[in-house]
Amino acid sequence: MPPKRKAAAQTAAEADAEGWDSDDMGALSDQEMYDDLKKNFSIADKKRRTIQRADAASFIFKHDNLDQPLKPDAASRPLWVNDDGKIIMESFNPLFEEAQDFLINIAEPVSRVSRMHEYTLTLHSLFAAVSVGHSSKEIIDRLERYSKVTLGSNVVAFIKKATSSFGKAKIVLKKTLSYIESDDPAILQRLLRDPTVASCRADNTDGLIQEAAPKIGVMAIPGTKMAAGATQIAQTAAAEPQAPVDMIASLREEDDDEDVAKVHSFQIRSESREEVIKRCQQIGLPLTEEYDFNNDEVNANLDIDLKPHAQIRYYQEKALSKMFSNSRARSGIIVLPCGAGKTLVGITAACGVKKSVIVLCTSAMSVVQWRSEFIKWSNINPDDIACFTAESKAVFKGNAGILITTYAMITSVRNRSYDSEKAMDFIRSREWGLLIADEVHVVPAKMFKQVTYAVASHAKLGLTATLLREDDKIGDLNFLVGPKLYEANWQELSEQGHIAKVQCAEVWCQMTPEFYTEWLRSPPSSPKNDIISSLNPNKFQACQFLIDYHEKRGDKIIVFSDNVFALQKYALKLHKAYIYGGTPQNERMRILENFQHNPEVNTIFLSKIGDTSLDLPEATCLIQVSAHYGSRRQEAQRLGRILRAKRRNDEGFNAFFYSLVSKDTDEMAYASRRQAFLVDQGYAFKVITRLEGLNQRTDLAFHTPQERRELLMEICLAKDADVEKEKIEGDAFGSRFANGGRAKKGAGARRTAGTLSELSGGQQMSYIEYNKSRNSEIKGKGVKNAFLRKLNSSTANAKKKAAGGG
Ligand SMILES: Nc1ncnc2c1ncn2[C@@H]1O[C@H](COP(=O)(O)OP(=O)(O)OP(=O)(O)O)[C@@H](O)[C@H]1O
Repeated sequence: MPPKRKAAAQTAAEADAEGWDSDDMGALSDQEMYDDLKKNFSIADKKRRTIQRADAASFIFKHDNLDQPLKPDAASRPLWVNDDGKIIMESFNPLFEEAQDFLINIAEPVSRVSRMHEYTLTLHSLFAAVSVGHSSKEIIDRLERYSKVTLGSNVVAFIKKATSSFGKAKIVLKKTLSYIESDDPAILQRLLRDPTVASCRADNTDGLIQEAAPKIGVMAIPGTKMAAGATQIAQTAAAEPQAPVDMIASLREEDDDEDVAKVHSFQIRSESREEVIKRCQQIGLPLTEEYDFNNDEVNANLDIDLKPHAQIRYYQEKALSKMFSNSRARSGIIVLPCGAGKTLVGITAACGVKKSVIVLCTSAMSVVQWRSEFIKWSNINPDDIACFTAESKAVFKGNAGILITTYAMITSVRNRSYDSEKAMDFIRSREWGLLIADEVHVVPAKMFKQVTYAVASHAKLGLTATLLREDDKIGDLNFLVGPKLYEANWQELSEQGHIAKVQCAEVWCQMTPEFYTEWLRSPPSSPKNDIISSLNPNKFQACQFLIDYHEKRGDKIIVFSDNVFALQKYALKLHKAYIYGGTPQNERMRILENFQHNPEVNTIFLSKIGDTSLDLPEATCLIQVSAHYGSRRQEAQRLGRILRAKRRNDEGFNAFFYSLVSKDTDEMAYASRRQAFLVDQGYAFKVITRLEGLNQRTDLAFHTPQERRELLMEICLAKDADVEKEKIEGDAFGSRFANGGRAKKGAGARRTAGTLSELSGGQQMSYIEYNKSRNSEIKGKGVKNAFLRKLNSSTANAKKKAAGGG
């Protein structure tokens, strides 16, 4: 391996070491729990190593039960459970839908590709299972029913052990007071023997409070117009014929499990909630958090219901049913892909609780959107909604209302204005029925902690598209917000037309000899490295070619480049508008509006500012020329930009996601890491090694060796500081994440060979004939588009002014 290549591999390995993998979540406590099962595992491990490879596939599943015979009717059962808690499920089995609905409640989805799905049982997933009402017996019985082999003793022991400790005690607020509640008094006695928990007890009595347990009936998603649960469920099922689950039956099943007659509780001091929750986690008895909103007579009711036209979709219903299943609101996280309607889920939850709600967003623009969505979907009086942002410090006037703000507004430590301080006092001084945390995965845990200190909320609902983070803090969400309540299957939603179908491709671009020589020469740590591979003229041409091709198809295209130097080079050369951290707000808005409405502006270039800080209009094609190392989160976030494409209901409509990768550079390794999450969601990346027709084009940029040398010269002469990756001022969410996420071992992207025509569905590529590119028109006639002219002239004026002023 040449030294440079070796260094590239090393950099990747370092990124691995620094990166974070979702599997690390709660590794420590998993470790503790597994301790006494370890002996058995090591025996199973040895056994596995000695197992002869009976066929090509079984060794992949590392199946510990190979010595267990298949059940006689194994073919009709959908899954295979390993003794280490791994579950492999056939998606083509007739029982698939039923088994999937069950598995999503008890296990973590690891990979859901087209024919086989992989799940794993973890402490967190079993915790979530118990918290939504599954008993240990039910989990074991149903797994046994679906499994092709008899469940191994280790996995049964793990389930029993995990479920015996989890979800046995709850933290509930009744009439604004905090109680630890359980149907088993022995659990409470055990907790009270712990000095920390005992010291947080609010009363000095020895005994426990005892009362009748709440009745668990057929669930109603409270707040919907069709309020009676069964009606609502039946109507939703009718409206969504593709809904695979018989909700009523499954809820009745939950009913059958109910054998609780009494609940016991003791009161804790409200200010010690956080401490008690933490301590209970540490001693292996984590508390679930529930809000008995129906019996909250202290906090004023909010007049809010869904409008009659609001028909929540079956997966939104399923997610919400996990939150509301025994007339209480359970805190937790709902994971839905971008564009699947998280906002409506949040609004429906607010309609359910019918108390004051605080919504936390990542940007002021989202605040405005949430407000208009509340008005669109619910009958809330607009005066009952207040927005707390840098521009508006409003609070609502009534006793109950909705306050929408940003994480930054709540956690800001800078000197607040008088109005801002007043609004914060308002927030701090009252109880909130529900806290909705939008994009909860991007909020640093420390920031979220500050939020929970400032906002006293009875229930918390986290909404996110991915539970991925490139730091080690995702596990904290379990404790700060609650367990994951529901995670949708991306492919299923795209098959059903709820989100767009996306064709993903990785385009391999050979480095030109002069660029590759320079790349090999420059030290791996140099920022020029990235620039050389991003501005590889072959990549540049591929980008230009794809833009031309997709603009002709009528697509709206976003090109992402994390590197601002490269971004500017691409955009200026191709006469396209671009936005990066330094673009003034009004210019950003103008560009985005033109992209949305102006038929002549079909492509824009964005730096990583587009990942979280911009509300991007819909695009149908995304091209990535430079990205943030191996960040799976960024990749998922960017793909999300095209999932909401409006045209998704057009027959045969596809959105496109291209990653342009310079061959034989570290971009290759990073690309495969980045894709790991999406591949696990069932997306297949086609590799395109040659774009048909590109070589015949003579009008593409950097066509001559002279032009290429000049570009390289410019890069070499640039100062290191000018080519460094963008640091976005005030980017509370992006800046923490160092060298990208680490892909699971062996979880590299699945790549298949493909052609552009295959991706687009076009048999003949009309663009082969197309040799008068729009860029050359622009080049020949100057800036044609009115918007770009305006943009250029305002930039020029600003420059003139600055020069004059200086
Ligand atoms: N049940 C529904 N019925 C009709 N339209 C819906 C429904 N749910 C969501 N939508 C629509 O789907 C679109 C996407 O919804 P929304 O913006 O809430 O998605 P999201 O999951 O928050 O996406 P992102 O993560 O990109 O913000 C919106 O136009 C919304 O109005």
